[in-house]
Amino acid sequence: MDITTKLQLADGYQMPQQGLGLYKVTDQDNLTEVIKASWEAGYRLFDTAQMYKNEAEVGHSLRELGVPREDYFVTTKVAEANQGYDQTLASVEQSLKDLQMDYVDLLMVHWPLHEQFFDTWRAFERLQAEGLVKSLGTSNFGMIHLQYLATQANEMPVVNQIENHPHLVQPELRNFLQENNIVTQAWAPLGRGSVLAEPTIGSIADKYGKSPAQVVLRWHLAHGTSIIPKSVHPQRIIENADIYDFSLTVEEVAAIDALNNFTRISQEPEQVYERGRQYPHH
Ligand SMILES: NC(=O)C1=CN([C@@H]2O[C@H](COP(=O)(O)OP(=O)(O)OC[C@H]3O[C@@H](n4cnc5c(N)ncnc54)[C@H](OP(=O)(O)O)[C@@H]3O)[C@@H](O)[C@H]2O)C=CC1
Ligand SMILES: O=C(O)C(=O)[C@@H](O)[C@H](O)C(=O)CO
Repeated sequence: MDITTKLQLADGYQMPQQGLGLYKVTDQDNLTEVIKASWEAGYRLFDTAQMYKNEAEVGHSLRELGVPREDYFVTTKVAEANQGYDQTLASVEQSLKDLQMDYVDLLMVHWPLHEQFFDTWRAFERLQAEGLVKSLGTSNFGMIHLQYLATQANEMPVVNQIENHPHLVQPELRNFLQENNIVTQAWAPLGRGSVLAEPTIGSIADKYGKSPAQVVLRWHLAHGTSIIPKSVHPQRIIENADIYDFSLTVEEVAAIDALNNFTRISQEPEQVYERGRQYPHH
């Protein structure tokens, strides 16, 4: 296993297990340099979203690499405000224009917005049939949202990107995803830095001569999770990729699991779902 390791998706495509998160990364952070550093460190998956407002810069930076399109994997996500059938089609057309790409590898519904995700999903299935999107995914969907989606979807998501770190371990949801052939992808895999001072993580890091961030990323890999840590610092980008020369014991994995305190960095998906009731129907 190394940074080129790919996970098999239920639709037949493969996805690099590790990628680079791009939330809040813009040209002001030297995006082109960030992407170049990550490419050199072996990253092949790049995670953006309509909401990040950096798709044009991300597309430009990827083209600057001068490598064939099929050598990298791009994820984008349909924003809350763009959900609904026509809005999704129009917004993805705009994303592709901004990215200057013929297709995205993975398209996600960013948040589970009540009722509207059905229409959004119908648009996803059409975009896939038209070849504009290879794989379909969800983000921030809980079990209940996926079960509800299944009542109307022809195809289920192959990836669900969820908040997941040692303070929000979500074992039930992860198990449910695994049982349903949906890859768990962790957003904020480092808890946005909030978990790095945990003494348990620090002592494991000392044992292996690794950093706390490396130990946390390795913990995700032990669970088979896909990871997209974000950094704008080349040194950290390299550090976060240098996690394939050690592994944690079962006891160490369990000790990190035990740090779960149900702390969320962002919104509770169920609240977003409920908020969807207030949107006018499209
Ligand atoms: N689907 C969704 O709803 C969401 C998706 N995401 C996606 O997930 C990605 C990752 O999540 P994100 O919220 O960015 O949080 P992460 O858990 O990836 O943490 C990023 C933070 O940790 C710092 N950091 C990175 N590497 C190290 C290191 N080795 N040592 C110490 N600090 C480090 C970064 O600082 P610095 O950059 O200064 O190095 C930054 O402040 C996002 O970029 C985005 O692509 C995120 C949120 C929600
Ligand atoms: O980064 C994302 O994809 C998000 O959805 C974020 O906006 C997330 O909701 C967040 O962390 C806000 O602080």
